[in-house]
Amino acid sequence: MTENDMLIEVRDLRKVFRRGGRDIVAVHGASFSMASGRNLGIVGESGSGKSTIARMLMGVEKATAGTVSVCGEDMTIPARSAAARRRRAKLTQMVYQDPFGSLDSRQTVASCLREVLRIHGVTAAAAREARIAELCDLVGLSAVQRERTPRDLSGGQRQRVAIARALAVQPEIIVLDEAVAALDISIQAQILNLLADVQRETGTNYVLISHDLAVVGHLTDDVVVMRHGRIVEQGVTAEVLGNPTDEYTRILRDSVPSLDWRQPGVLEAVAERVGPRTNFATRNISVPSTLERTR
Ligand SMILES: Nc1ncnc2c1ncn2[C@@H]1O[C@H](COP(=O)(O)OP(=O)(O)OP(=O)(O)O)[C@@H](O)[C@H]1O
Repeated sequence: MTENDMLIEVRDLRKVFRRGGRDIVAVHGASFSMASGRNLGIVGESGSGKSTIARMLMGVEKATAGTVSVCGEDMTIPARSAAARRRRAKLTQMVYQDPFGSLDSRQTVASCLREVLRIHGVTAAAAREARIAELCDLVGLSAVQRERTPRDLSGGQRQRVAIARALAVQPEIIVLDEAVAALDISIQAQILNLLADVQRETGTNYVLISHDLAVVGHLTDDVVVMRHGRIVEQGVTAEVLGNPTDEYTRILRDSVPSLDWRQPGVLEAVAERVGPRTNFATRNISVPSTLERTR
C-alpha cells in the first residue's frame, strides 16, 4: 500500500486547550492512517480526545502540533476562501449525535438539501430536484417526509436527513461522531444497515467515533483505541477487539455485559444485513451498553 492509497494520514498530532489558566492536553501525539476502502473506528471513554481528533480531521479545530492530511490536503492550514472551504467540504462531512444541533429546525428536508446542492454547484433546478429525490430514496425518506421540518421527524428520520445532507456534497469521507448513540437499539440497527447500504451504493468511507464497541465492530475494518488523549492500541478491528493486547482495551471490552441478556435477534439482524466484520457471538466480545438499556 502506497501513501497515495491513504485517505487519512495523521502524524504526531497534538492538541492543547487552555482553560482557566491551565493547559488541557486533549490529544498527545497521535499517529494513525486510514486506507482507501477501509472504515476506521475511533473508540475510547468520554473525554479521551475522540471528538477533538474528529474536529482536527475536518479542519475546524487547529492542531497545536503535528500533521493531518486528508486526501493529500493539509488540514492544519485554514481554508481561507469560499472555494477552499467548498473543496474541503468534498473531503469530509460530519454527522453528529444530535442532528437537531446541525439541522435548521425551520427548514424542510427538501429545502435543506436544495441549499447544499446549490452551494455545491448543482445549479439547474431540475437536476437539483432529481438529486433530492435520489438522496431521499437512498436514505429511506418518503416524499411526505421530504416536506417536513426536523421537529416533525423522529430521531432516526432526522439522522437519515443528516446522512442525506452529508451525501449531497459527495464527500470522500463521512465522519460519524456518536451518530447512533442517542437512538433506540432497533433504530440504531436501521441506521447501521443504512450506512452499510449507502457505502455499497456510493463508495463513501466512514470514520466512526464511538464509545460503543459493537457498533465499531460491525462497521469498521480498523480501529484506534484512545485513552486520556493517547492511542493505546490500534490495528484491524476484529483482531484488536477479539484479542486486545492493551489492558485498557480489554477493560473497555469486558466492561460491557455478557451476551445473555441481549434482545433476542437484534444483533443478529444487524449482523445479517450489515455483514459482521467482527463476529461478536463467536468471539464473545462485548455488546453495546446501548443494547442493555432496552432490557
Ligand atoms: N474547546 C475546549 N476547550 C477546553 N477543553 C476542551 C475543549 N474541547 C475538548 N476539551 C477537553 O479535551 C478533552 C477531550 O475531549 P473530547 O471531547 O475530544 O473527548 P471525547 O473522547 O470526544 O469525549 P466524549 O465521548 O465525551 O465526547 C476533555 O478533557 C475535554 O474536556
